[in-house]
Parts: sequence; structure tokens; C-alpha cells
Amino acid sequence: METGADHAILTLNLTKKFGEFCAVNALNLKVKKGEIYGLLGPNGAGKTTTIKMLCGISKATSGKAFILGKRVPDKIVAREIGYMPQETALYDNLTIEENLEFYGEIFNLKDDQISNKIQKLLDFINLKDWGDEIVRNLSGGMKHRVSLACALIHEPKILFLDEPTVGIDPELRVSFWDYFKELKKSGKTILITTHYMDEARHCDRIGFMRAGKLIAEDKPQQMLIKTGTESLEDAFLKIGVGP
Ligand SMILES: Nc1ncnc2c1ncn2[C@@H]1O[C@H](COP(=O)(O)OP(=O)(O)OP(=O)(O)O)[C@@H](O)[C@H]1O
Repeated sequence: METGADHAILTLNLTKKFGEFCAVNALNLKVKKGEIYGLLGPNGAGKTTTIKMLCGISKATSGKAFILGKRVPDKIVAREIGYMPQETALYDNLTIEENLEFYGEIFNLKDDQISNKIQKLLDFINLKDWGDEIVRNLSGGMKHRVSLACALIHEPKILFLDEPTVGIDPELRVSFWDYFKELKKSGKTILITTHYMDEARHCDRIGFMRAGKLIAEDKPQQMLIKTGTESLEDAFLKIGVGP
């Protein structure tokens, strides 16, 4: 049986039902190690539900999922996963550093490891001098950056980023993609969801999801060639409504 040892992420007929409603329908997804894979699709396509099953937050109704060859949910594999949820999971009344400390402690990092990582992460997200600032006082874009740092504190190998750039200005979106490319360079695998089709071109491969199913996947450029379109938005519309 395939266990995805060669893949960072593998799902076999992964399915999630809420009552009679099928949110994720027999999804077969393969993401290679070191890839940035973009999961795209309209509201309600099943992207977040897929990520939650992969992170072990939501139990699959049927089918299987493997992360780095291990069937999930799995406590050891959980350590290799970083998850940036759609709504930032930060404590508003704590400082940036305290939030990072909290996430470091969840993963049982030692105090000196935590303080070392905090400095590096603050540098990485360009908030070097902001560690003592209360999260409540930050702009939305800053909170997004802190949320990314929290997902990275335990140096996970796999990152799940659920709409990390939603609601942030175009300039900051560009710098986010610089962060993601840096992370890829350091060997991380990233599964990212986004509604911004234009930014999906940064991904190594993209998958279009609709109604819980993966309806097409390819490299962004190939997707354009295959569909004879000039934008991924048009490609999606063509595939989504096509024969
Ligand atoms: N806990 C739940 N109970 C019932 N239905 C749910 C639950 N969670 C998600 N759903 C439904 O499952 C479907 C898929 O939702 P999901 O959040 O995975 O979509 P999505 O592709 O991430 O959408 P968006 O782009 O809006 O974030 C939706 O129709 C949603 O209403």
C-alpha cells in the first residue's frame, strides 16, 4: 500500500462529511517534499476542511492521510507540522514575544531555544524591535506576520498556510511570498490556500478544488497552456464550468 514515504503529503480518498453533506469528497492529493503547493477554489470548496484533517484537528470520515510517510493523526508527526489558520490564533493581550513563547512551550522547547528562535523569527518577519508590543496594538498585516512566526517556532518541516495573505495590502503580500520562498529554500514543504489567483503563480504546483473534489492540478504555467488562458482566474473558470 502507498504510504507516501516519498511525499510530504499524501491523501487517499480522504473524505469528510458533516451529516449528509460531503465537504471533502475522496480527495487524492500528493505534495512532494520541498514543494509549494497551492490549493485554490471558491468559498466552501473544502480547502480548510482538508487542512484541518491533515493537521489532525478534524477527523476524516473515511480515507487516509499521510504526512512524511506517517498516517495522521500522529503525535510525533504533529511536531513536524506548522499551521497558520485563517483567523489568527494570537492572544491579543499578550506581547508578540509572549505569544511566541506560548507556542514554543506548547512544543516543549527549552527556554534558551525559545529566546533564540524568537530573535530569529522577529528578524525574519521584519518586526525586530516590536517584541514587547501588545498584539492588540498591531495592524492586521503585523498580526499576520506574527501568526506566521508562531507557526514556525518549532521549526516544522511542513507548513499549512490557510489564506495567509487575505486582507493584507498588495505590498505586504509580495513580502509574504518572499518569506514563503525563503522557507522553501530552507527545505520546508508548504501547502497554501488562497483566493488571490494572481499570487498562485508563485506556487510550484496548484490544485483547483470545487465541491470537495480536486478537479485539476498542474504547474501554474502549464495550467495556462492547457486551458489556453492568460490568467489562472480564467483557467479556473474554464475548468470549473467546462465540459
Ligand atoms: N463544522 C462544520 N459543520 C458543518 N459544515 C461545515 C463545517 N465546517 C465546514 N463546513 C462546510 O464544509 C464546506 C467546506 O468548508 P471549508 O471551510 O473547508 O471551505 P473552504 O474551501 O476552506 O472555503 P473558504 O475559501 O471560504 O475558506 C462548506 O460548505 C462549509 O460550510
